[in-house]
Amino acid sequence: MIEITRLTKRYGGKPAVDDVSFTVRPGRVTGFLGPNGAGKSTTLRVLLGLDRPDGGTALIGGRRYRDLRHPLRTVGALLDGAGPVPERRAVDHLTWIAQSNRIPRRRVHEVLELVGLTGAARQRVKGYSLGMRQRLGIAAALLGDPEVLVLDEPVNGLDPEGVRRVRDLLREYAASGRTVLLSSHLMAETAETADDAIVIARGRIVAHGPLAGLSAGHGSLESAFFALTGDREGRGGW
Ligand SMILES: Nc1ncnc2c1ncn2[C@@H]1O[C@H](COP(=O)(O)OP(=O)(O)OP(=O)(O)O)[C@@H](O)[C@H]1O
Repeated sequence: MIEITRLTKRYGGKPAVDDVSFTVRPGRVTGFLGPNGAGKSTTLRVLLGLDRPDGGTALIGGRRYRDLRHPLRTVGALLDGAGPVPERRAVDHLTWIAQSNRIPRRRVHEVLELVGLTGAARQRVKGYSLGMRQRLGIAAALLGDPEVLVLDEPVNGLDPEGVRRVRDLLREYAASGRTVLLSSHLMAETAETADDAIVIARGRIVAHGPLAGLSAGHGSLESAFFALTGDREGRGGW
């Protein structure tokens, strides 16, 4: 369970996230949707203890990230920009994370298999394609077999087979009673994966609920999102 309560984060006096509250329930995939610059990454960074809020709280299983006893075994995360050392082999990268978090070595091979990288495990990361790097990031997030998964744009750079694979994985993960939150600015793609959606625009939550219900009265999911975000021309990069 993720609980965000009255969260505010300002940069240079300007609110990036403004009095945001929502909960993310276990057993479901929840999409965190909004145009570029809406405040998704800022919210996730605060949730993962990478940024301090100016107000409010962001809790994982009732605790702030920094108060978690076994962070990697509680929450697995994929965030933009947090990549492995390019010279390192994928298997060594994961083994290093596993060892520093008391995760058994066999789990490294399990997660490589889960994301379809077993055959490329001994390659250096610098030779990986964007999609392979993305899958390696997801493998790292899965290492601790965490109760909560937080993924920023997880299908970015993946080909259709990769998208399907990640989608199946996330759905299975949620079906086993875990909490899955994934951010995206691609609504159609998220609609294929998510049960619930939280829509953010200009730092404020504009809708929250089962995805199916959000398009009611709008004709299509696409027009619902443009209406909700006030971005009918798609300027925000939808
Ligand atoms: N470190 C920072 N310093 C200054 N402004 C920032 C910083 N991080 C984010 N912002 C600003 O906060 C706002 C929200 O940005 P954020 O990255 O959270 O949006 P986002 O919804 O994740 O967008 P995207 O889909 O493009 O990743 C934007 O106006 C952005 O310019």
